[in-house]
Amino acid sequence: MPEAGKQPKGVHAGRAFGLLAAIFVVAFGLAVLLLAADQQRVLEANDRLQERTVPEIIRYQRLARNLEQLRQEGERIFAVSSHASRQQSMFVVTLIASHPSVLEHPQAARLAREAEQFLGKVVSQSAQDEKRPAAYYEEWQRLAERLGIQVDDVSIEGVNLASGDLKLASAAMMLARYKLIAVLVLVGLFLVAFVILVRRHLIYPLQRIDRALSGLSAEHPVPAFDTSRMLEIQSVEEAIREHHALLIQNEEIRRGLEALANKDGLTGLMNRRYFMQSAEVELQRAQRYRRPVTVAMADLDYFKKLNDTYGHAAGDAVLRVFAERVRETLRQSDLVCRYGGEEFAFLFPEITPAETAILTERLRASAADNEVVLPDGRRVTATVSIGLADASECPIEIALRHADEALYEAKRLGRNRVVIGGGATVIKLVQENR
Ligand SMILES: Nc1nc2c(ncn2[C@@H]2O[C@H](COP(=O)(O)OP(=O)(O)OP(=O)(O)O)[C@@H](O)[C@H]2O)c(=O)[nH]1
Repeated sequence: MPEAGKQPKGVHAGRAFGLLAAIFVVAFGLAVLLLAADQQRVLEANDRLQERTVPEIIRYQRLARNLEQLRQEGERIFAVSSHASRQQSMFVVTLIASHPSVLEHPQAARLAREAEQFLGKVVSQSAQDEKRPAAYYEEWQRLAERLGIQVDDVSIEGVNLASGDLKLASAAMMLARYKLIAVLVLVGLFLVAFVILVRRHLIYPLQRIDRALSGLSAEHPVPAFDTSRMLEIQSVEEAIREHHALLIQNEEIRRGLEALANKDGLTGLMNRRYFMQSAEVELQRAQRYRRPVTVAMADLDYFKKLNDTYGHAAGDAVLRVFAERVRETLRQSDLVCRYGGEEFAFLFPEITPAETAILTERLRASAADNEVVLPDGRRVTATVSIGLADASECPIEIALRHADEALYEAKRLGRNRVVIGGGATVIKLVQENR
């Protein structure tokens, strides 16, 4: 969660992508409406072509055909020589000139009437003299030529009518095509932009979060995020940071508790349980590689008396000071614990009992030669007896028992000394101090 009082900067992913989707829907809807309008224009042009233009074209074609037939019948009047044949053609000419398709076109109707009157005059002349029409042929040719031009005009008018509508429809279709391409390009661009935004502001941050979560531990540094602009993602990132801080806190607490659980509260040395675990591991390693290893048991001398004389707090102080001397004397690799009461256990890897005796002798001497200043200022000397045993060939419990036997022997011999034990039998006095 963002810090209290601190206004988070960013936008809600839901709102941002909702707005984008709304813009897309509106833009796409408008484009669809525009395309629908174009399609409507094409449909209208098509309807017009079917319902009005095509019948109109047929009418023009019929008119052109009638005019052409009128011209041919006129030609026939001059071509035939009998009056009866001319009358038959004249009958056809009259029919055509009064045909509705001719009458409804004023220009054609005028020309047809003119041709009818002219041909009527020619045919009536032929009733008196069948050779007479030849005199009118030249005039007829001019009229026939005008008829031919009229036929062409009427045909062209019909074609123009159709091509106008077709042009209109094809222009609308072309426009619709351009608009469709523009819409597709727009949709494509929008989708690309949408995918880029989703990847940048949702997918990548989520992948970073996923990586951070899978590697989240107190051992790793706090996960680094390029702060996302999306508030929801920011909240998750913040929660991960807090979780990481909590992990570190917990780890510190756990280590603290573990240390406490493994340590003796008074002296700060290992406790017996932890010593036994560690010594077991160390012993196995040494025995596997056939390396020397020695254990020792140490016990402060006349400790009951010290307690009885100076008090329990004085006894505690002596235990703490002895533990401090142990720490100063031993090597890093050596193990030591407060075994119980005023008794301490040791494990010395990589050295034989004889070598260990030199090391522990230093400890014994340090205890014997240095007084302990008690909390009330009085001074006491607390000596220590130490028993050693080889641990390179037996379990830790047996080795400690041998060391304890050597310790017992050191006590028996007068205390304040180091004794190397050799199982149940061999006992070697290292140094006689009294
Ligand atoms: N002050 C103090 N005394 C303790 C502690 N633990 C054990 N003791 C005392 O240590 C004394 C051990 O006495 P004993 O086992 O008789 O041994 P000792 O008096 O040292 O005699 P030797 O070992 O034979 O030299 C007892 O009086 C215990 O009460 C402790 O944590 N603090």
